[in-house]
Amino acid sequence: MAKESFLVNRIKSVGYALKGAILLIRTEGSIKIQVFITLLVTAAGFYYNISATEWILQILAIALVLGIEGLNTAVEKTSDYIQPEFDDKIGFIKDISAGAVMLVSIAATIVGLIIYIPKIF
Ligand SMILES: Nc1ncnc2c1ncn2[C@@H]1O[C@H](COP(=O)(O)OP(=O)(O)OP(=O)(O)O)[C@@H](O)[C@H]1O
Repeated sequence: MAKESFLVNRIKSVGYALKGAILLIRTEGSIKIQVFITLLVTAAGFYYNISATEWILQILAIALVLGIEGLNTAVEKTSDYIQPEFDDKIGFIKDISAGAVMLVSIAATIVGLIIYIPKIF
């Protein structure tokens, strides 16, 4: 079989990544809430006419939360696959992974408050 070109492989990788993002949004409860918040703050961004810098910070904050949530889901799925039984080490790994989501979520919330509190009040 002929070796596929670099370009074909890259296009396939983008396809797999897109499939993964859709799967994540369709199957994970927590990411659904985060996507809802994303839509809400995007609408707020237009409503309050936030600056280019504020858009950049908002987009980075959103991307960070969604990206880390995706990796957290991957850690949970991998953990469940390699150890379906209750296991303290798996619990530790999952807790750390969930902790990473919490840290970026707190930072993103603070960014949102800094942007919108002066505009709302
Ligand atoms: N196999 C396990 N062994 C030990 N503790 C576990 C195990 N599975 C889950 N836990 C504990 O339960 C917590 C929640 O794990 P779980 O995989 O259900 O994630 P979740 O936060 O409910 O994610 P989601 O709602 O996205 O499925 C973990 O952080 C961990 O403390």
